Amino acid sequence: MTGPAGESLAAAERLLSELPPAPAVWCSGLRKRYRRRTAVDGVSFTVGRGEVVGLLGPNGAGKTSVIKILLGLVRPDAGEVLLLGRPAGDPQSRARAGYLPELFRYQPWLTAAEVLRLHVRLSGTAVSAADQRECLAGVGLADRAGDRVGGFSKGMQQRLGLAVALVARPELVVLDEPTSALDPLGRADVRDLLLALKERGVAVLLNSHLIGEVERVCDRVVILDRGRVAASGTLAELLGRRELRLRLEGVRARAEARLAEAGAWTRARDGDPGEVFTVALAADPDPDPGAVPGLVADLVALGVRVHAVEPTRISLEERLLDILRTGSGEEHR
Ligand SMILES: Nc1ncnc2c1ncn2[C@@H]1O[C@H](COP(=O)(O)OP(=O)(O)OP(=O)(O)O)[C@@H](O)[C@H]1O
Repeated sequence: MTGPAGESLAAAERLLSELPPAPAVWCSGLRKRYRRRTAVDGVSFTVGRGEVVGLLGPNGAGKTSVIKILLGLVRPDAGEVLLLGRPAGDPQSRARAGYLPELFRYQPWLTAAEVLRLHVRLSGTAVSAADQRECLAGVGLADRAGDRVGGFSKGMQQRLGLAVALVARPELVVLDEPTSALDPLGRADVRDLLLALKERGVAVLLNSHLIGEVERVCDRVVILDRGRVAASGTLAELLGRRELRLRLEGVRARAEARLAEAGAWTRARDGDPGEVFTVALAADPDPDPGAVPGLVADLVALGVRVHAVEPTRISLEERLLDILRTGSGEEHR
């Protein structure tokens, strides 16, 4: 198109290309009932580009249902989904999203390499044979590429599932319980894989019951309970208060004042040697890395003998149980 109409179209396209990309996942007001059972009840959240978000919650909370709605595999009764800026189920967004289902089963008569080739064909993306081999190697199946899947252990099939999810170099990866069949070494491999994806700017939505895993790799967490978002936020927001435990000897008034500057403190006399001081540091998503060394240096300058310094924080598991038992996650919804 030429002339003024062509120019304004080009200008509009330029403007669009300068806009930040749509979030990897955006969903709002999702609802789903199975007969009389409500599985998903007004769920909204986003996964930003390059962000790793953990979906947590007890059995039956609705995590898999939400994931299936996002991927266009289940039709919601209400609500909207945009996957990489397009409606759920749109072939263009699905081709750019990798998915490892909770229940995976691959054609037992095919070899691992054939399963991968099949999924590459289905995704409509061009992935070279060398890249496919590399992908299998990345999940620890390099020497099983030519073996039939029927002879694979559950863990090996799950590794293959990961390769299927990752082979077409997706911009978003949705992993539903990716380590349920893996041994501790396999879990560590997946953790490394997730960190590598994060480094490449790939967005990840991870459903896992392994809270330690989620705590290590996720930027943000969405906690579902009975179909609703019970809490969501960054780990710093959800875990809140950090504590510093110090074993100190010779604390006098000026040192006490310095401790109070750092946060509200308590003292427990146990004489082994000195006393244990617990300082509640303020919740800060971007804490000053010099705060603790600064406090220790000042205490030493005030004549205090510092025997031990131990930063502690409530674990995600403790917080999750707290939210699920008391519903006290409201402030971060
Ligand atoms: N196809 C279905 N037909 C009927 N009910 C279903 C179906 N899929 C899910 N449900 C119900 O919806 C609710 C949520 O299930 P969902 O699988 O989404 O939970 P989940 O959080 O993924 O659980 P888990 O941690 O045990 O995998 C459950 O009560 C479940 O029984």
